[in-house]
Amino acid sequence: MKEKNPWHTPATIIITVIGVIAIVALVTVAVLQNRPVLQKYKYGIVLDAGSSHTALYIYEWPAEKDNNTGRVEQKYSCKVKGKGISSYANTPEKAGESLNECMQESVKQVPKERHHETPLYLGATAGMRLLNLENSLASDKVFQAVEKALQGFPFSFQGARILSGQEEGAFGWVTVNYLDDRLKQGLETTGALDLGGASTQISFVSDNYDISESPSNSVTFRLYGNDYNLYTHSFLCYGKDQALLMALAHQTKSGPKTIVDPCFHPGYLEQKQYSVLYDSPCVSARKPQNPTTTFSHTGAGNFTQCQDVVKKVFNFTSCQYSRCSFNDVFQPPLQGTYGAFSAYYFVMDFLNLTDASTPLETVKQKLASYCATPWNQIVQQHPTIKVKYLSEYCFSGTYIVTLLTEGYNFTSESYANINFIKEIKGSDAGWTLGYMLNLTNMIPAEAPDLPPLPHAGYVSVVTITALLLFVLVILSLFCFCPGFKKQPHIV
Ligand SMILES: Nc1ncnc2c1ncn2[C@@H]1O[C@H](COP(=O)(O)OP(=O)(O)O)[C@@H](O)[C@H]1O
Ligand SMILES: [Ca+2]
Repeated sequence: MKEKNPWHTPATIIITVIGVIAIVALVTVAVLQNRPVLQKYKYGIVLDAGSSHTALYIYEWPAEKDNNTGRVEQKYSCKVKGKGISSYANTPEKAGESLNECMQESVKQVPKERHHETPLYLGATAGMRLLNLENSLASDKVFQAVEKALQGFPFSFQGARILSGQEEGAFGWVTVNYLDDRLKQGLETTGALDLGGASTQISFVSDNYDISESPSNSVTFRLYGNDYNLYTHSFLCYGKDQALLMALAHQTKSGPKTIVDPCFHPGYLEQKQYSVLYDSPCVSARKPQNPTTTFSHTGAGNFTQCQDVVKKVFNFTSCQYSRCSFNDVFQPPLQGTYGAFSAYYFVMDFLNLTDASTPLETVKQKLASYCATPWNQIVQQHPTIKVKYLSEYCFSGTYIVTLLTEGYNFTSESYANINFIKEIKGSDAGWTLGYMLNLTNMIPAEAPDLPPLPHAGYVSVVTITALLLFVLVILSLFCFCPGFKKQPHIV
């Protein structure tokens, strides 16, 4: 007689089918119930009114997570046509008008139902700081015009203001460390180096920073349950455009008709106006007695001599602290890695010098050979690049190397810790994201309460438990129900 397989009884088949259905139902419920509801996003807009130009950034984050774990990302950026708002000192309404195009585009980029709750900020940096020093009435008028223009859009306008140098430095530091996920995870932070046209910022955490030595350089944060004591300093006038004016002013003290500038390429020749050169609080004190109205600016293309010219814009002699960078400004010992962005990146990227593995000596050699290249050759090789930028890369590269080494005291060794970056994970490095995160309280002081298990872990545990229960039921049926036991073999 053929032996009957006990597993093929109707009872076992029914139990198996019910068991499988139960498991599928259980896992489906676990997956669906615990899946985040369809993502809805919130938005924030920040205008970076820099000295050379204004840029608009739209940030986006999942609606339910804005207070803790959600990642804020850059969704869109727009470069405002024309110069920075500080250049409209004589025609303030035009400063407002200049923003219209990018603002109209933002209206399309942000879903309509979110418009009214989307915060809109404008922060101005060193260009407006200088205008405010020079002519505060003119800077107030520019702000009035800009505010009027921004109030005309359907967003929740939160005001336009000048950021302090500390804010600019500290929010740049927050941005790079937030995007790198260093803050939430409590990892060692990275320093931030920002080079603009009219000012430059250095910000880093140094374990050897005694706040009492220079309290004005200290910014303290408590973020995700960790305390940070940040050193930050902003050097007004030491952005690359103002530094160039200061370097030119040094070379034209006696009011000559022609200067031979080692920071410009051999064969470069341009007529420049003294009035433009001295039209800045950064250089006015050096105005020569009887300057001719124009001078011929010619190039000699010599990196070493250019470094000597650049060094003259720094004061390395006075320091009332235990240690200084320059101009009698305290700076604690450098520590860790650094992200260098904005003009640091634009210049070093053009010069092909962003690779972190390039030694400082090689950087200097490459700069020396670039500066020595005749101007006509440079123009031929780069037909698409704006001539103004093109003529200044030799100066800017030399200025960057000198600022980093002579100014901030980076050595051949520590230079390798600098990463020249434009963006991190799709969001631009700069102060704007940190500024918005701060103003919207999006980085909590304390670590958020995370769910005990992530979604995938939750689904796995439910699935495994369901399977184990099913096996247990089958085994107990097999052990304790006589009908399930194998029948004795009948001979
Ligand atoms: N493609 C580029 N090549 C060289 N320099 C650039 C490029 N794009 C922007 N820059 C420079 O980057 C700097 C940006 O400074 P900006 O943010 O406007 O000023 P600040 O931060 O001092 O208010 C300016 O000097 C500008 O000329
Ligand atoms: Ca800037």
